[in-house]
Amino acid sequence: MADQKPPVSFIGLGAMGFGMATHLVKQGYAVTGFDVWGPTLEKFKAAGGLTATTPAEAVAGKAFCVCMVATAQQAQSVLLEGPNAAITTLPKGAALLLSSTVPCDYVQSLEKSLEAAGRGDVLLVDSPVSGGVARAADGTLSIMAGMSDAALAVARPLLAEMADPAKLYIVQGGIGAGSNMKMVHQVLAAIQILAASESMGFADQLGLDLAKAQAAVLASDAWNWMFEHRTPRMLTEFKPIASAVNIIIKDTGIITAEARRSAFPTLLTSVAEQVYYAGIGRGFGPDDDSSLIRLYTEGKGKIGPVHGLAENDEAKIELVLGLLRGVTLCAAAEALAFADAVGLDLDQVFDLCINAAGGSKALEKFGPEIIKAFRNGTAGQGWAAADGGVVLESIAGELQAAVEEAQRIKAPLFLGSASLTAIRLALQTGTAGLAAGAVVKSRPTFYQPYLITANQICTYLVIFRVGRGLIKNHSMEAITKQHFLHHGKANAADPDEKDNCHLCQIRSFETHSTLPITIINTTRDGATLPPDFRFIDKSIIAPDVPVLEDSFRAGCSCEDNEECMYDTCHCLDELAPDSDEESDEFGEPRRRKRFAYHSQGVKAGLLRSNYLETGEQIYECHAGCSCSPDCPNRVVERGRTVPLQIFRTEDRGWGVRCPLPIRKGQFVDRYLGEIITGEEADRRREAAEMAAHKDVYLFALDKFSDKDSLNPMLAGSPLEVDGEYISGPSRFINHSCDPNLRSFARVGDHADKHMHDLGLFALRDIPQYEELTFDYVSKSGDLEEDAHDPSKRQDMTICLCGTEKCRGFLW
Ligand SMILES: C[S@@+](CC[C@H](N)C(=O)[O-])C[C@H]1O[C@@H](n2cnc3c(N)ncnc32)[C@H](O)[C@@H]1O
Repeated sequence: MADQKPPVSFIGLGAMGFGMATHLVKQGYAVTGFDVWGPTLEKFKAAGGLTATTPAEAVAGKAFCVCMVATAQQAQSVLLEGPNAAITTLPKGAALLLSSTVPCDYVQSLEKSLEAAGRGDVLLVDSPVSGGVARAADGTLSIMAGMSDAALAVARPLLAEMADPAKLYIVQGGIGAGSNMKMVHQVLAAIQILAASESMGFADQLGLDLAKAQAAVLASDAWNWMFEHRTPRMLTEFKPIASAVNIIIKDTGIITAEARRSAFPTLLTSVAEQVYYAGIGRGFGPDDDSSLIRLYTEGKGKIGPVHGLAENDEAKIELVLGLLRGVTLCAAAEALAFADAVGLDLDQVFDLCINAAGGSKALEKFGPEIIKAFRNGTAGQGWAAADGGVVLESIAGELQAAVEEAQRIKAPLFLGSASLTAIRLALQTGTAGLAAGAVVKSRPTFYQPYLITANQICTYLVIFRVGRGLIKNHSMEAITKQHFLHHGKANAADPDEKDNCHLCQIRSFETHSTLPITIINTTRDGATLPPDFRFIDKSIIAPDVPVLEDSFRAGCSCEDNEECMYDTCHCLDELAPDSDEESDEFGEPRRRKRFAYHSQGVKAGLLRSNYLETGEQIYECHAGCSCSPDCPNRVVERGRTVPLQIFRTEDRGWGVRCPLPIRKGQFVDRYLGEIITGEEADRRREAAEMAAHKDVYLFALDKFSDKDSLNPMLAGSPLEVDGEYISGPSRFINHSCDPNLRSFARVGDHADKHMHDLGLFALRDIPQYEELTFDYVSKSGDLEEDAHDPSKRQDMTICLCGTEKCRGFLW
């Protein structure tokens, strides 16, 4: 048996590594182990393993190496550093399975280091594990592995040997994706390990019998895996030590560092991390993490008599359950939102977490609706609870009761208070009946309170400086001050002034609480937005533009969103089918049509690459269709997807950027304005001092214009959108010869083709705060010719986009 299995080297024989390595020995592998701790090597020898005194000695001649050290620094040291590093003797083409929990960017950098060291032949596998010591020892771990196809072909049998067959997750995305998956799982672990201590500490402070409180939680919908596995050790003086505080604090550090790198808010994990630090400060680092209950009980009895309101055990247990329900719901939302932000497949994340140590009833119950909201692009908007579904307000109410009782008895609820804040943020719009899963809505709006606070601080500073005569000009700051001081009061401000206030205009938009538009000028030029400019959130149709009769209008009659992917959907009439004929459930023939957006997976809602490349028009389902508003073929219809900031550039007037990262293919915003006839547009061009200047704001809706069309609306001169004086934030987007956005014609009702939308989509991933740009010049040939003619050149406007591809001139 042994000679049929390849020899394996195993570096790192800590609690988990020892279990995994001895399991392989039991399965008949010749395993050579290395660890810096001598007694462990002796133990491994006694368990049938072979031992080596250096990593280089361990891996020599073995086609497989599993590395299970504790940290990225240790991995770097044993694999790459010094004369005894594994890399010096690892055979050509060997599979290297890094199973330690490390940051995604470390394992990606390891791949590069191997390349740079001339060891690109090594088949690296990014394969962190989860499941605890017992499952490591019996080969039933959850393993999340990202790697190349070549590495998968070689490493799969060994991975399968160590994993439960249903829990070996091959994560799409290559090296780094496995670590990201583990990181997201650890969001749940980090929060729920502490929540076990917090809830039992609260129970203790309430005077409950801990075994009774534990049993009530285990039988309830507040159940979570960590609670079930941590609380028994709270009743046996934190013994045996199964997982030390020092371990979870390492993983928590990886999560919060990656969150900072991705500019993602991890409210609960960050709070948990601080509590863990408080724990290690008291010397609890090497202790079992269940021992953190001591942080919650140490104050008991030290602050004189306290009086809670809960009168009996039943009422007290309800408070404990309310606390855990709120925290586990927020943990599920935080983990899934982070998974979405790092581009993981949410279905796979769900499947993994629900079956691993991150599992909870809250994730099981609310995870699917949160995932659906991300897929539809509605996660930031909130949604109503289904009939009989759990309403977020009720979870908030129970959690608030727990937080208030804890305040009365002076007991700390770190996670409970943070969760209540997250839920209150999500409920801020005041929408009644918001579904429990809609707590995820608080993720995008985390920025909002900070923005408001920052604005207020600025305002107070301005008031102070104006009061002292330090600000004299009519700057953006002074306008902000005017707005904050006078426009909030009923009847206080001159109605015209209020009507013309840009801040009042943008604050009146429905999306203001979730996707705010902000205006900022940090240059010294004191400029404000043009006073004659007005913000709108829908285009305005000029009175002389003929409006189509209702009898021409049509939408699809698809019974469900699934049907909108087939040629039976009228909205897709003008697209070619891309599959052979198939039959629906009634035997009716139909063919699949690929509409403009990805409909599922990590790219759901993003525009497909072929559209980004060709600029082809987009046909969407719309308000006149029978499919539901969350049909995946309604993206532009749902409106702007990101907050935007209009900022003053140093050299090109105002520009636009986004405080959040934008993904390739993501819809950003429409170009809005007054929709006017072609004749009116020409009249405005003539009246302008410089036609080319006016042209910048005029966009012809000519994507479907055709002089031979039978539709007079398409045969005549096209309508145009004028955004100079009335528009949305996209009117301030500057030109670049190497842009990050592109404009697309988007049609809803086919009867409206002459009045199509102009939707701006991201051509590539755009980091937060990078200026947004699109190419103003659709055909640059004439421009290049003119630039060679000195007489024309002198009247041309120089382009300041500053990119390597700059053509030199705007027009
Ligand atoms: C649609 S507006 C964009 C917003 C504008 N920056 C503002 O402050 O209102 C177009 C005008 O911005 C300026 N602009 C935009 N992109 C530019 C570029 N790449 N180089 C120079 N000027 C640019 C030009 O003055 C142009 O007429």
